[in-house]
Amino acid sequence: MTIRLAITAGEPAGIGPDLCVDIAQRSLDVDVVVITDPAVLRDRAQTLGLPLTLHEFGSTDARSGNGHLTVCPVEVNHPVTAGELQTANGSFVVETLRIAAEGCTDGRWDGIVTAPVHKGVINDCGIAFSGHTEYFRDFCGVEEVVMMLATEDLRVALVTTHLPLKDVAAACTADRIKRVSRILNADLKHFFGIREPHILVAGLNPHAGEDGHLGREEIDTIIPALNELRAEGVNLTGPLPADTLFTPKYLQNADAALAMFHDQGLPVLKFHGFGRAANITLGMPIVRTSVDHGTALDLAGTGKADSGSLLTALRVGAQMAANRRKEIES
Ligand SMILES: NC(=O)c1ccc[n+]([C@@H]2O[C@H](COP(=O)([O-])OP(=O)(O)OC[C@H]3O[C@@H](n4cnc5c(N)ncnc54)[C@H](O)[C@@H]3O)[C@@H](O)[C@H]2O)c1
Ligand SMILES: N[C@H](C(=O)O)[C@H](O)COP(=O)(O)O
Repeated sequence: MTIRLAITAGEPAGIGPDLCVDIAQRSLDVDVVVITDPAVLRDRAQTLGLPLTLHEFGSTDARSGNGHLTVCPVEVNHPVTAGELQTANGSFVVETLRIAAEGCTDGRWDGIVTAPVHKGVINDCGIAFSGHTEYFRDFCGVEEVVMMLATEDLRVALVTTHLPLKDVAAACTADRIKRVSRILNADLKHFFGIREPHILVAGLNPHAGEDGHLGREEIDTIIPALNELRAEGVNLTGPLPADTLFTPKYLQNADAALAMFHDQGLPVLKFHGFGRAANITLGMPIVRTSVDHGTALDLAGTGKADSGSLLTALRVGAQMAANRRKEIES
């Protein structure tokens, strides 16, 4: 089964183009199409001193790997210098995401792997944007998706994603906790072949609220939601105090941890496996994975960017796309 994945090269001044040039030097197990401006890739390859032959997507000699890259061309709005953001290119970046999603729905490719974007510059150019996760959720017209970051041996999913901390408690509603848990449970089965996933759920407050003395969200919202989910057959443990949830005693018998907010779960995951994790969006009709890091403007064009996470995202994306294809064909 040949799987084709589209890679969006992300913010052109960041390390996304460097990573695309780096993976083009390798022998790849999947068919890859990079969506970006070919001139950006050519310039970055030259800066890095790496060989690169580009082919337009759809041309007869199109291929990727061993010094070649297939490109779906989109022109930048402003010339690019590595490490220097240009507000005018914010809309270019979003256009590459739109093309990637469209190509998934019309069958040009089987999934999307995203290199990092700069959320600030996209907003500065006048487009409200809080992340790929929310962008693809809205593109697909689904109410809820789940952000999960995963290494070989740790998966961390989030109830809320890119929200100011002051808004988190109100966003952790029983409905959202139930929707997210159901998606996580279902997609751990579908995409990762786990027959009965065991999910550890963190509390929101220190020590999971200390019986209501350090916050009532566990008693009023989280525990009732988890009880309803258990009655549906979802195998959950929690709410556990987040500070000790990520210890071997709990993790050894679990398939995923569900954190209530971004910086409750992701620092643990990134401490454990930064550079070898994939960011996966669950709950969508299209397959999308991503890197575990940002634009690293300080490293663009230096040759110091590590492509480990992009390679992980490609491997996981290919596995998910293959499972999705089998499911559709059966
Ligand atoms: N997938 C994504 O699109 C994504 C993910 C995270 C952050 N971001 C965005 O990226 C921008 C910058 O974010 P940040 O500074 O918080 O995080 P960052 O990941 O860009 O940088 C954090 C640190 O990690 C280093 N680093 C990052 N990637 C690396 C790699 N591949 N190899 C070696 N070192 C690497 C950087 O040099 C820096 O020291 C923000 O706009 C943020 O929203 C995007
Ligand atoms: N939350 C992600 C991380 O910390 O790695 C990152 O911001 C990217 O999120 P999106 O995939 O939604 O852009």
